[in-house]
Amino acid sequence: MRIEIKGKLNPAFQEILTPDALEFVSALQRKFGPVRKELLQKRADRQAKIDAGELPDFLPETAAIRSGNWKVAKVPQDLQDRRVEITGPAGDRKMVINALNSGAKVFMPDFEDANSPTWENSVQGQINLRDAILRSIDFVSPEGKTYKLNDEVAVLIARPRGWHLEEKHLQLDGQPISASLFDFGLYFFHNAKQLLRNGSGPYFYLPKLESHLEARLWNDVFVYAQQALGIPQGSIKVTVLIETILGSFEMDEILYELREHIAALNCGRWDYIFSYIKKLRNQPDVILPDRGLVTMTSPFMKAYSLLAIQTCHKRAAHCIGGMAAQIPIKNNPAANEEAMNKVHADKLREATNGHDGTWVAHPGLVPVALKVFNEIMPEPNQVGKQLDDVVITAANLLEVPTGPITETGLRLNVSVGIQYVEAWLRGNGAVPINNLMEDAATAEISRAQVWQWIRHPKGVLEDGRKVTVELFEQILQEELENIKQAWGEEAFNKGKFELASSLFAKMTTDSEFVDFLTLPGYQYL
Ligand SMILES: CC(=O)SCCNC(=O)CCNC(=O)[C@H](O)C(C)(C)COP(=O)(O)OP(=O)(O)OC[C@H]1O[C@@H](n2cnc3c(N)ncnc32)[C@H](O)[C@@H]1OP(=O)(O)O
Ligand SMILES: O=CC(=O)O
Ligand SMILES: [Mg+2]
Repeated sequence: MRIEIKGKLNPAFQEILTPDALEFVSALQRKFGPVRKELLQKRADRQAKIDAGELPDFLPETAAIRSGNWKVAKVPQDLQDRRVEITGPAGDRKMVINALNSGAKVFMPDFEDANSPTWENSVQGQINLRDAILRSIDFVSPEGKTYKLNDEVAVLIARPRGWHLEEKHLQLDGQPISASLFDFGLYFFHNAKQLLRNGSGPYFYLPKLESHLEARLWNDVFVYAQQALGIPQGSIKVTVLIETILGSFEMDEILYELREHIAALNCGRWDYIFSYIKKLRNQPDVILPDRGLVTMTSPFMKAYSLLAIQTCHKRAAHCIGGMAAQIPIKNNPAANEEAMNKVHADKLREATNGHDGTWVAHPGLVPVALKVFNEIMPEPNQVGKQLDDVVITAANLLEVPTGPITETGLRLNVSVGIQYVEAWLRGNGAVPINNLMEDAATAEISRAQVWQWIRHPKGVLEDGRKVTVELFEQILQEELENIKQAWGEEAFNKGKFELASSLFAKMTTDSEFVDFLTLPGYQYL
């Protein structure tokens, strides 16, 4: 077997891509790459069945697991209190330090939604995390400001990329390796022992799972990895994002597959909305209103989060809430107060419903979320709160949200989608647009909505106009012009707007729905 590095390799990168680390990652790929491919094929098969009218439902073959009396293994001490978790791209060294110092209990350095998976970001992310774990990380800004770690820092839970992605810069026998195995493998290889010495452990967030079989694959990877490095079984602890509509029908099963290695589920609301649109895109009765109208209080979202809390607590696992998209607004106190009120309301709903913690996108939001959880949750968590009276059915999970589709909503989707893809192509996977945090998951909603509105007979604006390719193309040109005005001609021309808009247009006008925008996008990174 031949391992080849196709990306840049400077001395700092060589410290991560050592022969031993590469051998470990290659062993993971050799052993688990073929199963990953089979599971991706199963995703496609499942889509074909849904398109043929077989709607998602709880699985009959796993009924015994759902009704069984079992619990997950004990959650380690440093994951008992997770009331506020901050996230951010792993490759941004300053942000990694700021997040660890933010006062949040947990920091999730992200190789997924918030990360544009350039080779530089992927390897720099590993360097940043290794240095953070060794407590040697520092940074000096171009203005000369120095950053280093406080005495007390957040617990790290790293998020590798999802099963759908590949890392083309590392090839085994001429084939790109799984990006999940690349991110997990390098982080685990370099840091697992040091994390245990630090009194913590190798902790991971697992994104975009669509079935318990995908959880089983992760579990097999963990058992092998721990054995290979001589680390006690069960040291790895994961939090699985329930962020696909299919995943929400298999929460018990996912917890069960990973029961020796799981601490929590998390409600990844943005990918969840995207997945709902994607998986049900060809159903005649499923059409969503403007993106801004689909919220955690929409019945299907409320149902899913309550089911997640109920399921987790029944199994002695934690259930973490999700990300409000608002971020602090500088230079406009009134707008800022409104944004903070929205975050407060979102966190209050989560804490009251029984979540054991929540996510924030910005250090400025840590005190807002902390205040709510400190008030509602005096104990480290509320795992003891059993939601016995909650009954959630398949129909509740699938209930179609109602509301209008407007020209403003269409324009916003086009404008935000292009601006996000443009930033992503420049290597920036998390961006503030219109004072909201945008990342790959939020941008997916925008492009999936436009695709569906064009194709679906009910994709009609509230003024009666059908959303068509022609209308989309007209709006695309107008929104590009608006962006150019806002950015100024020089900055606009320096950016990647031509490529971003052609990618966005292709994804929304092609008859085939592209599974993830990052797949066609990756060829340009
Ligand atoms: C759907 C999902 O998956 S959600 C999870 C994935 N998404 C994310 O993780 C997004 C996280 N958030 C971010 O990346 C950022 O907050 C952004 C891009 C939205 C905005 O970032 P900026 O434009 O830099 O914000 P802003 O200028 O207000 O930053 C002020 C300070 O806060 C820091 N900061 C902002 N966000 C973060 C963060 N998430 N973590 C750590 N530090 C942060 C900045 O580094 C900056 O520090 P400085 O004062 O030392 O220079
Ligand atoms: O990963 C989180 C989400 O909301 O998507
Ligand atoms: Mg997500």
